[in-house]
Amino acid sequence: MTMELTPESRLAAHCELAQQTRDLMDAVALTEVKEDELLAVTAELAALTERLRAASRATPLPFDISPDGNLRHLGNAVIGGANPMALPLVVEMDGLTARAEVTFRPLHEGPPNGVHGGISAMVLDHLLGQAAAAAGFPGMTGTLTLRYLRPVPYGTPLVATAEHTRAEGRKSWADGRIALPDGTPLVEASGVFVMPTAWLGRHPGT
Ligand SMILES: CCCCCCCCCCCC(=O)SCCNC(=O)CCNC(=O)[C@H](O)C(C)(C)COP(=O)(O)OP(=O)(O)OC[C@H]1O[C@@H](n2cnc3c(N)ncnc32)[C@H](O)[C@@H]1OP(=O)(O)O
Repeated sequence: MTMELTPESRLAAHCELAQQTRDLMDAVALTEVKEDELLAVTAELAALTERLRAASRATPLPFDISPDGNLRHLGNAVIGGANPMALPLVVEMDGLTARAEVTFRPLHEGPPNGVHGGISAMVLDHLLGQAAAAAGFPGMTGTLTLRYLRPVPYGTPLVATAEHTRAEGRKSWADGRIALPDGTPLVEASGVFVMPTAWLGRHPGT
């Protein structure tokens, strides 16, 4: 049997590699195998790393348009399927609102048995930014304010939401939160997004 080789099938293979790498990272964070096994696995991984470095890019995969016509960013640290650091978050847009279901993993531990506050901030930064962009005000995060209300658990399905609230010139504002499925908020965020001067003229209304 001949495998069909297309740019999309290669990207799919890259995403599978990233997912396998996530599984590996989870296993590394939790392993209890003996030292000789740790050393053996480390040596195998070093060899695999060299195989991947045989042909390398300077930067992760950029924005592109997927076959279904949507903008995607496979190299992104939060949503990028080809980036092993990404959860990856799958964001649903509904008008000016962004929503994503998220289950953090032990790998994301900050305080004992809880998610690191910086990981929560990263997710909310992205979600607020995506809500602002959906409203027609894409920008760089200028200020992000977090209120950590309750510890964020891992291994539990949670819901992250954000909405664009207003805009003024190059600045736009968005609010968001990570909550339990029953709506109990765990972390709340407010952000100011500023469209850099260099982006002016590239977006409608600028
Ligand atoms: C798949 C699809 C996904 C698509 C959606 C993707 C979503 C991605 C979301 C993740 C986004 C990120 O992580 S971005 C990465 C983290 N952020 C950064 O690296 C930003 C680094 N900082 C910068 O590049 C710059 O400082 C900027 C762009 C923020 C501002 O520079 P500037 O453009 O020269 O700003 P400047 O002229 O001085 O000011 C313009 C106006 O903004 C205000 N302003 C300036 N800086 C700030 C600030 N930090 N916080 C608040 N407000 C500020 C000023 O008071 C002024 O208001 P007034 O006088 O007009 O009233």
